[in-house]
Amino acid sequence: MLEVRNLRKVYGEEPGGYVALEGISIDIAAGEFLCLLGPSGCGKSTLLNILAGFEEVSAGSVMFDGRPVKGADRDRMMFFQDAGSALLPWLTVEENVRFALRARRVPRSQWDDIITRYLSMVDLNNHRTKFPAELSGGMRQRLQIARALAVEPRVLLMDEPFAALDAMIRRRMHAILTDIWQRSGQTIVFVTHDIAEAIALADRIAIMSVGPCSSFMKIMDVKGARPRDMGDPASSAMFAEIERLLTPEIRRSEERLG
Ligand SMILES: Nc1ncnc2c1ncn2[C@@H]1O[C@H](COP(=O)(O)OP(=O)(O)OP(=O)(O)O)[C@@H](O)[C@H]1O
Repeated sequence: MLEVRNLRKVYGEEPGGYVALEGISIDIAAGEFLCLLGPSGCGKSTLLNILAGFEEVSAGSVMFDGRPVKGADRDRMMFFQDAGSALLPWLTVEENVRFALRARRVPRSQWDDIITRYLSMVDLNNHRTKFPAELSGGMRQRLQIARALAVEPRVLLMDEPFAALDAMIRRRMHAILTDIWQRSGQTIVFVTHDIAEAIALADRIAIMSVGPCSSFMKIMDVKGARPRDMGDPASSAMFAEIERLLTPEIRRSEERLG
């Protein structure tokens, strides 16, 4: 569905600009859950923004359904990191979802069903008439997820969406996201620097090296039924392998920062 070929991204003018990404190639299948994993500054957000169509490539190509990506479109939706910021504070829970459905031109006759279905999935059906300010941080995050998925974009792009949450709420969000993803068949590209989070969620993990000229060091299949337990041997072996790959990269990135 998404084909990335030999992508290069330079910030600033060449020569002399900063080469953020170099030689990135990957095919992302419809319905796949792909995690982009790497240390801070390796270019994960840059790659995600390119997939969204927010950033242009300097060389190489990104194709969506066989056509070059030229700017953002409604089939690929970015889910922003900052919980709550994208919710409209003057609208209730259900009105926030309705607003998104209207903006995406989902037929009005489907709104009630969709709103009930997605709010139920995130346990917010009993809070439909509350305003965002009356919800906890975790509830707001769940509302954001329900709203993003309710419009059923074919590809959902998520940039460290749960980084600010505490461990227990984050696990709950993982379960909710996995459940909705399995039911909807949507494609998800999810950025994280947390190895355990990538193993818990992904079908495949693309591990990125530190920049400049960041690229994929390895693309790994994650096996095992969900929910995955970090305590089981396959997951812990994978964790150790990824850590072995990333430790020298993190050191390099720290050296670069001085
Ligand atoms: N607009 C820009 N102009 C110049 N350099 C940029 C720009 N945006 C990002 N960069 C640089 O490109 C590199 C990759 O940045 P990016 O934000 O994609 O990394 P990241 O892996 O998402 O980092 P983090 O995990 O810290 O968010 C960094 O070195 C960053 O400083």
